[in-house]
Amino acid sequence: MDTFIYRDAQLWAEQVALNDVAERFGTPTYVYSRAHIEASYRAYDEAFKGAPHLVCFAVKANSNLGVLNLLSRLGAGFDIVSRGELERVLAAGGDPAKVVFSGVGKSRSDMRRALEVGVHCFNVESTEELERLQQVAAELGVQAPISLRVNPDVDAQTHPYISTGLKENKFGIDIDHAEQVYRRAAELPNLNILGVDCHIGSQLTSLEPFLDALERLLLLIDRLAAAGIKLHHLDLGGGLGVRYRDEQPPTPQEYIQAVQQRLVGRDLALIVEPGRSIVANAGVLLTRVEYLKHTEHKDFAIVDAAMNDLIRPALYQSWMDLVPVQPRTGEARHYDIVGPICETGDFLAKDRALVLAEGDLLAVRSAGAYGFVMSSNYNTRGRAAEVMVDGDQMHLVRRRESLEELYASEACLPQEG
Ligand SMILES: Cc1ncc(COP(=O)(O)O)c(C=O)c1O
Ligand SMILES: N[C@@H](CCCC[NH3+])C(=O)O
Repeated sequence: MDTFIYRDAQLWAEQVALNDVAERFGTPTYVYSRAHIEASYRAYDEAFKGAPHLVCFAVKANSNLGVLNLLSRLGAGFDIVSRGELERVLAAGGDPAKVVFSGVGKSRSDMRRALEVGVHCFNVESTEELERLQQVAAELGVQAPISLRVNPDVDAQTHPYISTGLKENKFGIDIDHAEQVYRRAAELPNLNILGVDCHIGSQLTSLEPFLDALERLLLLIDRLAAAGIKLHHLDLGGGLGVRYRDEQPPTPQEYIQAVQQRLVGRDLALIVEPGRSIVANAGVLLTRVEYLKHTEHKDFAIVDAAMNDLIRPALYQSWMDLVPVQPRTGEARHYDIVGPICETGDFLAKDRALVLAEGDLLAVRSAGAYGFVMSSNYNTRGRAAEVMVDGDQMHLVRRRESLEELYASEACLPQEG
């Protein structure tokens, strides 16, 4: 098995051998499939069956310029949470008029830049942000398009760190106060109310929490209509889960259909902000075994990727599938797959039955989302390379960070005397 490895075999379309990628670009390296990203995006786009919509890819899931450029050429919009993400979208050829700007901490300069380039909508997360946006828009003499991100108090039934729609979370405006905040927004001369938004969490594996949140938003939309505030779009955020192990999340088509059924008869465009479900299973992290270390208690495979490259197992105790690129025959041992970083939390997988030898190439599956983007330079390790495979071609979409780059922007103290 030396070809590209995916979770969803039906989307498999690439013919590049992972061994060749590792040979050419070294390890650790993230490898993405163009065909898979395209198919996942189209699954969303086509699910709307021509109804007014915008699929805004959540840039935080994978912000590689090659990935963003591919998506923008397919017609995607983008959900951003920082000025940096906005600049990436622009550099990748994305259309600012299809950008929604989320996030609880937008600075004045974030706002100015987004207004200058003309984003589609600001997802406003507090009354304080609303007032600040009014000021900044007035200074520029423009109208800021807005929706309010409401917090519907719905349990997304996911890991607490990635659950965002509960009252105790920092996100959005309490749905019980939303009407009042909309009334205030309607009074502000430089704000243009477009819609309503929510995002209740990530890696959701059932439809119920989405539909629950939707019902609550529809009640709010009706109350606002009665108060003379008409909304044009409904943004349900991202959050649809993927299969890492044996989860069976709904498909984008099932999800969109279920939502559309509840919107029948309403004149509302639908926006979604999927991240993980477009890129997670389009990527693997390639890593090589440096050492096999056998102790009395455990067998360790020490590999050249670490928690700085992929933090999901350490941070959320996430189970990530991990497979040898060229499986061996023989008696399996139960390995903890660990990196070179000086932390006990530095592991990619635990207790996996594998037949391994030093130098073997491993692929961590489902690593296309929240992989490279969450990487760091901890232990002064350069960041991994990123490669996009396309049919029988491989393109380096980010080169490996050199060791010189790691300290190039720092300075020693001046010498005394
Ligand atoms: C506001 C917002 N939109 C979209 C997303 C994308 O979520 P996911 O990758 O789960 O689809 C997130 C992250 O959870 C988010 O915070
Ligand atoms: N980083 C998280 C997802 C965060 C979602 C951000 N709103 C993960 O790897 O699962």
